[in-house]
Amino acid sequence: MIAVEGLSKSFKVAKRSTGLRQATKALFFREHTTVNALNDLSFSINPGEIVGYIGPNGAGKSTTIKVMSGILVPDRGTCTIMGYTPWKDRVAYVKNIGVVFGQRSQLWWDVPVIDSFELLRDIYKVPDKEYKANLDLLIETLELSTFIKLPVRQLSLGQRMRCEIAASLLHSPKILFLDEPTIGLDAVSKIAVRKFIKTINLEKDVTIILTTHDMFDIEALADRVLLIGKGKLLYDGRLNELRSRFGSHKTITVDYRVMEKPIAISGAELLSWTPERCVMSVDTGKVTVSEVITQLSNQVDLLDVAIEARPIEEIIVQLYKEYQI
Ligand SMILES: Nc1ncnc2c1ncn2[C@@H]1O[C@H](COP(=O)(O)OP(=O)(O)OP(=O)(O)O)[C@@H](O)[C@H]1O
Repeated sequence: MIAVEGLSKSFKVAKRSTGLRQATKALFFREHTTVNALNDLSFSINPGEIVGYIGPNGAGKSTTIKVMSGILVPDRGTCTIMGYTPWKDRVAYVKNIGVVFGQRSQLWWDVPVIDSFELLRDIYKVPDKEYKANLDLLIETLELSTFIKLPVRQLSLGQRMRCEIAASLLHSPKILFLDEPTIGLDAVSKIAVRKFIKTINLEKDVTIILTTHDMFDIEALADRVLLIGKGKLLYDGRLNELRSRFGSHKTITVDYRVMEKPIAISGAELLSWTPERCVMSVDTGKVTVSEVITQLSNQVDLLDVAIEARPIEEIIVQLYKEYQI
């Protein structure tokens, strides 16, 4: 459904100088540097997948989404989505995709949300019956009814984001690009948005490319993860594979009767220590949890032990470290 091959995109950025002398010089002679936002990027995505597109700040995620949605033209490479080249066949192509940029709005700020929806219906030429059915479903599932007649500027971030997602789906797209759809949302709204994304994927078979820094989004939604750094694809695989590759670490929290000196457990890294509690990270590939508990019970009077798998956030940090990005 989506085939990206050798995509490269660079930006020419003017160097900014400080000081009056340099600023005066810059009036006549401006120096530029080149930022390689995408560097020979290739991947493919099958129909019906939810793919988590992750990477640190500045990795090139938004640039990829902009190229895939036809907003940016790459310097080199090809991108074929449902048979279209996004930046060449824009008019026909955009009918098949929905795009949500969490940091930017596609709605008209001063008009009621429902008016924005109707404008979008006209732009995409959505047949009346289809528009009505989609609108009813979106109002119900995203719970828009109490604020759909308000202008966008009066909405809270969570309300606006739900409207943005609805706006991107009014024309029944087959592919949805979501760039940080849960940014700034409270816990309840995040869960509601995640649930909705999962539902449209399952029930409407919408293929979803999700860019986010929230690893709970990835964990809740994406089976497959594409990791990019410095414009290059660094990892393409199942989330579970990542877990088994880096997830051999467990965090063990131990409560014990007051103990004045820090305990030392071979094979475990002490993350924090107080006279009553310590937290340690254990690589279970090197030392088993039961060995650690035996060592602990020889040194302290144990009150409670909690063992947790390494959170996905830490696994991703480890991955970023491994790839030096
Ligand atoms: N219009 C532009 N002009 C100049 N440089 C740009 C432009 N857009 C992006 N860049 C640069 O390209 C690189 C990739 O940016 P991009 O926005 O794609 O990263 P990102 O992975 O989405 O980052 P973030 O997680 O911070 O949103 C960055 O170094 C950025 O400064």
